[in-house]
Amino acid sequence: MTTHLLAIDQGTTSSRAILFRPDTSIAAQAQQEFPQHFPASGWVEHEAEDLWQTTLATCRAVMEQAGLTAADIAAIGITNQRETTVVWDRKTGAAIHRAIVWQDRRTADLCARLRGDGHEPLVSERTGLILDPYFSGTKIGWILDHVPGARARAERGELAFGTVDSWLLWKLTGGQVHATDATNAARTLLFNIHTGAWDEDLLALLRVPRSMLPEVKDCAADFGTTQPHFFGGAIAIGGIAGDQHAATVGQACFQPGMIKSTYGTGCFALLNTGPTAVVSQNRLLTTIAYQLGGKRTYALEGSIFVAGAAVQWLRDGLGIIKNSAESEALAESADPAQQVYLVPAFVGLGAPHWNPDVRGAMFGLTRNSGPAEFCLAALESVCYQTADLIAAMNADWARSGAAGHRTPVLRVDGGMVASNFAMQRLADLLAAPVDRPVIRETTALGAAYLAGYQAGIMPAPGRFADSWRLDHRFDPTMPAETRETKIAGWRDAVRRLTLP
Ligand SMILES: Nc1ncnc2c1ncn2[C@@H]1O[C@H](COP(=O)(O)OP(=O)(O)O)[C@@H](O)[C@H]1O
Ligand SMILES: O=P(O)(O)OC[C@H](O)CO
Repeated sequence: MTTHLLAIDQGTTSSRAILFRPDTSIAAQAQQEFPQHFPASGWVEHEAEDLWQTTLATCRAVMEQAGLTAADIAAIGITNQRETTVVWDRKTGAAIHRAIVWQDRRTADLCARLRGDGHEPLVSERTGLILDPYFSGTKIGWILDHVPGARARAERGELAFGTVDSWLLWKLTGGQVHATDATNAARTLLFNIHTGAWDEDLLALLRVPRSMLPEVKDCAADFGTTQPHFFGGAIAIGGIAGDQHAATVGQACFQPGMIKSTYGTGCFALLNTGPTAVVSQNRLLTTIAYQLGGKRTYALEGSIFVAGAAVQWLRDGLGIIKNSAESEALAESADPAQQVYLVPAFVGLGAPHWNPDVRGAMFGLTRNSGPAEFCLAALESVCYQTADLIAAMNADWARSGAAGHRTPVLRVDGGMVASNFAMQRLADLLAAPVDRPVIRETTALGAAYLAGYQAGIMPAPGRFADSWRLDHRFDPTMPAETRETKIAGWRDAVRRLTLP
């Protein structure tokens, strides 16, 4: 019975495979971490081969765990860390450089130069993005300029570019399919989100040869089939979406005005704005939430580079917790009278500041500040950053005139929402309800849904939305005065850090 759906969720720190039953319950899941490479300050790389091998291994593991064969799987959906850039040789299928990860800041100077030359308005108007090293476009140029002979090879059509979805698709199909979906394309700085096509002016500006680029499709589409030898038979690939977009789908945020926020390594909040591409006055991004049946639905996005990564820093950098879960009890034991702030600008600041050069700092330390206060400050930093994004979104929404009801509720997912303490503090600092769904693997669920929709075994979005189930609502309980004092302290810390 070809009824199961296999979701591949290739994230920043690990690759996951999840097998969903037709009722969207989870039949099996597997996860593998892979090494992070930090060759210089602000540089972050992955071995592209690691991304592929961990993906392949986890897919095989879940099929074995569930005792399923290729014939039992209706379709595969791929979702992925976005913007991360892979350039490979079309003939050998080998990457010509390590993947340059979304967090990598090496092209900050180039972005500043392009901004200085007055190119940002054009880039923003066409792509909805800003000139920041976060996005793929300048990373492609860096690889072409730093790998000997790469530019000439690219111009001869010998090299291919892809975000991680395209790279995995190329590998899964044995080099038969070079494609991506509209959401991933929308993160490259090369894609016109209003026309849904690669933009010749931007290709020229960033010196990227057209021949390197994948074909862009809907999120639910025919992306080919896997090579039979990988899983003992061919499996159709029917869905692709960047992880934040898949989470928007998995959270069933299909109505304009609905918002989700995903807490993984970073944090990404997306506000559905329907068919209108709302232009932010507050330095948020405009992006494609999803594209189905050739119809684009847009979103405003707030991107924070460090969320769960702050918890990892407590564990790996400071060594004050042994695992992420310990952060809850430690933060709870912090002295509430201390006002310690961490601005976790480890790789600069994302929205709404977009400052790639600034680095992290702590404020308000006293002789009594210890591990508990550091831990609380790390968890709260994620909440404060979200509060900044939501404030910006509300302001943009109010002046956009977009149709729909702007619900105050925030739907959350991602590894960090396991922390009840962090989620309660988030509700308190937002002064709004925070809803955690039963299925926390929302990103993978979104990818599985897209593949299932393409395969004809999942209902239309409206009916899928009816199956969303609440696990827990965190209601705000913090007195308004406390909240306002704390938020004012945070804003002051950010202001002091980012002073010219
Ligand atoms: N109980 C917890 N409390 C706080 N943070 C947590 C907890 N469990 C996991 N995390 C954080 O969640 C992140 C992992 O989330 P995940 O969604 O798997 O990330 P990614 O997709 O970016 O690899 C890690 O940074 C981890 O520190
Ligand atoms: O791997 P995540 O979950 O931190 O997500 C990464 C984002 O897609 C980067 O834009």
